[in-house]
Amino acid sequence: MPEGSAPVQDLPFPEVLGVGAEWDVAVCDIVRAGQRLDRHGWVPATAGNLSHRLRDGRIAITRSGCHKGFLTGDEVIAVDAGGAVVQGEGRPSAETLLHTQIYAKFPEAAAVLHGHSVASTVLSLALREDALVFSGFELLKVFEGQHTHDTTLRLPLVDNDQDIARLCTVVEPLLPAMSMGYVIRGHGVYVWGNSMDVALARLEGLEFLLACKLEQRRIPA
Ligand SMILES: CSC[C@@H](O)[C@@H](O)C(=O)COP(=O)(O)O
Ligand SMILES: [Zn+2]
Repeated sequence: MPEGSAPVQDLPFPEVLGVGAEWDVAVCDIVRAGQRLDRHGWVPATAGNLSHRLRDGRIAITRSGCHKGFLTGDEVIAVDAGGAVVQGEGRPSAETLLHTQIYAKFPEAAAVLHGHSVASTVLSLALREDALVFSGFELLKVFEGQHTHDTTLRLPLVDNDQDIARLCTVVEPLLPAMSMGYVIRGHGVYVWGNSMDVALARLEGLEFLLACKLEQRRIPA
């Protein structure tokens, strides 16, 4: 090993990073996550938005209206905890307030992901209930504090609204009890985690479970 370098696994990542480097890592995480969501088909056209909270409280979030599978660094903008732009060009996601709301409620949340999958869209439009209930799935263990399939988790369904501030008031009282994220009816899912990798794992777990529900409606037990 060259003099002065340390094995990557010994670095106390990300605490060693300066503010600038932390921003670069956040942007990189968002770009890679956008590509991954796109590969799954969860961010068609310009749908979806992604964010990452930095240690100084700034939130790196995708610019409104761009394709999340082809993000470039300048399509990530910094906003403060109230959603006001503090760095970058253009308008942040139209749904920025749904991200800042999650960060305000969950101090440990470091990444928020929003996608528009076929399963979340179709199922939420087909159901009148205010939640989807999941029991007996092994993949429930992807959610925090779950160690067995032998459990029941609830995924709230909220009605869609183009007025995001008003939508926030509907979501707000539901947040403390949320264990999986939530679905906006006919629109898509919101999930979060204490790192981008955890948020991605939750999104993949949730989408798998939604796809199972959809399949179960075609092939009842
Ligand atoms: C392609 S329409 C989707 C939008 O209305 C919205 O729901 C969405 O997810 C993306 O909005 P954006 O402002 O780009 O973050
Ligand atoms: Zn959306």
